[in-house]
Amino acid sequence: MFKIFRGIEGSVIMNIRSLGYAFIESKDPSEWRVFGTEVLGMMEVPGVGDENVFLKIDERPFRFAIVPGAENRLKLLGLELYDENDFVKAIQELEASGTSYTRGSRADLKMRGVLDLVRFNDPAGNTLELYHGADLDYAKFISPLGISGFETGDFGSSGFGHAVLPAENLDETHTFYKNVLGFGDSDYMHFKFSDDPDEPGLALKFMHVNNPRHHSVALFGGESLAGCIHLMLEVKTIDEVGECLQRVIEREIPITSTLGRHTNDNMLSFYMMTPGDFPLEFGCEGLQMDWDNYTPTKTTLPSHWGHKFAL
Ligand SMILES: Cc1ccc(O)c(O)c1CC[C@@H]1C(=O)CC[C@]2(C)C(=O)CC[C@@H]12
Ligand SMILES: [Fe+2]
Repeated sequence: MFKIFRGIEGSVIMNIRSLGYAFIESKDPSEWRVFGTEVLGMMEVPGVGDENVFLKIDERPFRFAIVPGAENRLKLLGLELYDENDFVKAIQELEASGTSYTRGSRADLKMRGVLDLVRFNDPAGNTLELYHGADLDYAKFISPLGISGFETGDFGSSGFGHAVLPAENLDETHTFYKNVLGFGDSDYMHFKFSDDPDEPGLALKFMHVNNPRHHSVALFGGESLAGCIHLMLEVKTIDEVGECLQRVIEREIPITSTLGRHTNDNMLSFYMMTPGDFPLEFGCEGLQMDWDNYTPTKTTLPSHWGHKFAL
């Protein structure tokens, strides 16, 4: 499975391999310690700095980093590049597109365990990092709740899951992900709730990178106060989804969508509110795609069954 996406005029553009990590800002990171380990079954690892909470779900040192701050919100997403050559090319692409970026500091690199990174905002204002050379510490993932494992591909190659980000300027932001970041289209959804031609409806652009996951990032044409429509984690069995749902019910954590099965990626999932004040989708059985034999689709139905959203 190796493919380089081609952007406008056939130019070879960025080779993003996966959605590697999320940084979450929290008024009280210890809320995430309890939520991450006791509800989701993630494993806490010693972080850099006393107040940070680092959570692990596979052989990567961490996937979620919760750092103290004035707000509860998604702070940034880390996108993994293949190697240093691709990192250098990626910076050239950012410069060619007129995107201003900052280099990761020594402390940034140390905290994340990566060789190098740059940070920038997408046209909707979502903060992203492009990095390469992630540490693989081989420390075994041992779930405190006995979860058999999260679905992240061999050596974590397909990333922690997916993120749906807000983009009020949906078309501009989508063009940036495609033509600058080199994402490929997976699927498009647009729901209207009336016949009024002025009604904007809900639009979603699902996009993939260089791994079999149906989408690593989707853009939602609306706003989010917490900077995130949702993050998604995938486990290996339906029982582990059901058992998590049971823990959520017992703790009276708000369920933002009931259990259901999505059409486009076949994910069986439910959504719960997190201490980040954005929802998290917890699911299984997501499709593994063969992008060489795929044509982007426009799906007219979000779910085969279930997924009653409490928005
Ligand atoms: C439709 C869909 C397919 C695959 C996914 O992984 C997935 O998260 C979704 C749902 C996305 C979307 C959402 O997160 C916010 C609330 C939305 C806009 C709806 O009200 C329907 C689709 C939902
Ligand atoms: Fe999702």
